[in-house]
Amino acid sequence: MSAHSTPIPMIAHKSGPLAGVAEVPGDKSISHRALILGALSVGETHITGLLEGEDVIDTAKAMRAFGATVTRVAEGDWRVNGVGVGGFAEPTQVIDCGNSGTGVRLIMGAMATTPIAATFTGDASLNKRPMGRITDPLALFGARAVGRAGGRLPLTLVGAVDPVPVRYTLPMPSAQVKSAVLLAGLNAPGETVVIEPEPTRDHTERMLRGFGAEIDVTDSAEGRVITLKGQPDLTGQSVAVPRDPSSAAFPVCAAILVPGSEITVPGVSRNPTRDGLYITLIEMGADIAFENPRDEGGEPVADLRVKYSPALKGVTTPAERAASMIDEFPILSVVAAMAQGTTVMQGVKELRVKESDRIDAMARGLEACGVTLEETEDTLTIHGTGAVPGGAVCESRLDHRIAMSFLVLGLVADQPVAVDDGAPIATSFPVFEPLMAGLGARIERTAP
Ligand SMILES: O=C(O)C1=C[C@@H](OP(=O)(O)O)[C@@H](O)[C@H](O)C1
Ligand SMILES: C=C(OP(=O)(O)O)C(=O)O
Repeated sequence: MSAHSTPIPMIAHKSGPLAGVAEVPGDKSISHRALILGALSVGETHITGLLEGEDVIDTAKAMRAFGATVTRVAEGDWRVNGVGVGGFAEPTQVIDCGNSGTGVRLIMGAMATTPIAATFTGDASLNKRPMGRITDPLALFGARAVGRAGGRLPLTLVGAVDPVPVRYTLPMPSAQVKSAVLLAGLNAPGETVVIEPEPTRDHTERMLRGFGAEIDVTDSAEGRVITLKGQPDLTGQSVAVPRDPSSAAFPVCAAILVPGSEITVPGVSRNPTRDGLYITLIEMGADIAFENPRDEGGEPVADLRVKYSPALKGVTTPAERAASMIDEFPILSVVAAMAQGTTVMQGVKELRVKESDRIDAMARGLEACGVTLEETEDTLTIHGTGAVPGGAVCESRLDHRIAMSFLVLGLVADQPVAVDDGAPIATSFPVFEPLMAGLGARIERTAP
């Protein structure tokens, strides 16, 4: 998202039944990776279903700056002609990753073992987020980061001249850190090993294998051990991006909450490392059927049929499930507020370092809407009563998921719910407004 984009105030009103087919955009995590691996391959990569959200467009621009040819053929249909592992050119301009943690962190990994320098920046949200979690392991390969105190952007990364392979245990459950280390390992000789005590989304591992890397994943007492053989020849592939389960979460939860609704969301990824929200919603009593399960492009997908679910009850989400639903806690907290009883979200401190501190952003906005809750550094507890008064303007804090969550709340709260700025929605779900309107949701822009 551009650093100075104009705020778009929005409001959502109580809506009648939602109905229809919600074709949500392509998966954001897979879209970033398809562009980056395409750029690191020899030959042409053909991507269909690419998410054309601002975060991914910023990654496409960055891949061009590192020397790849990236072309948009039609909507969602992109071609990348890569430069091969170790073939990145030194960019002549600052790489602006906008609002995207995934973009900047994976790209830093991808260039860290090539002897070039690049300077990275982002918007006001991204420039507050921690980058030491990336630059620390990249230093083990021989890369050097020079930047602001506290490991914040803007920073310059100087890639290793003679990279060495690394064995690294993740200090926090982060697919971005895991992926940065694996992408750096691509241009290091020998084996790079990442150990993740708690499993996180595995799209990088799946896709590296698909592009021709030798990668082994074994479960051990220490956790998941991922071993990558360095300096492979990656070759361009066809990648069909499945629809994003994190974006699907918004129409799905809206349909569960709005009386009389019934919607279908086709072709959504059901990768087990992304499935925590759906498991949780079913435990709460949601009516979701997973139809036509199939495999598309190496990812399991299904069509979701979702119905209004009147008897939702509070649940506890255990810490070990948090990574598989890390981006879905904001919308889960809306469902929890509308359920009967208490929902406890455990092991969620990573939410504090997302586009915003998502525990604080949800807690303050929900309180303003009349919801009772408690938070600790690592938990969020919501006392649901089956109804939310609403009637507040909530801050979205440059965070797309916070903005969309409060707008879904407005569809069922007694009084309308507004957000001060819906502009960040374009980072991950550019068609959110027409898609929700097409289902019958009353979400509007208001005069600033
Ligand atoms: O690897 C990825 O594509 C992502 C990993 C997660 O971040 P962390 O790795 O920081 O948990 C997630 O929140 C983000 O939206 C996408
Ligand atoms: C955390 C998110 O993205 P990123 O870290 O890529 O900014 C998200 O999309 O919810």
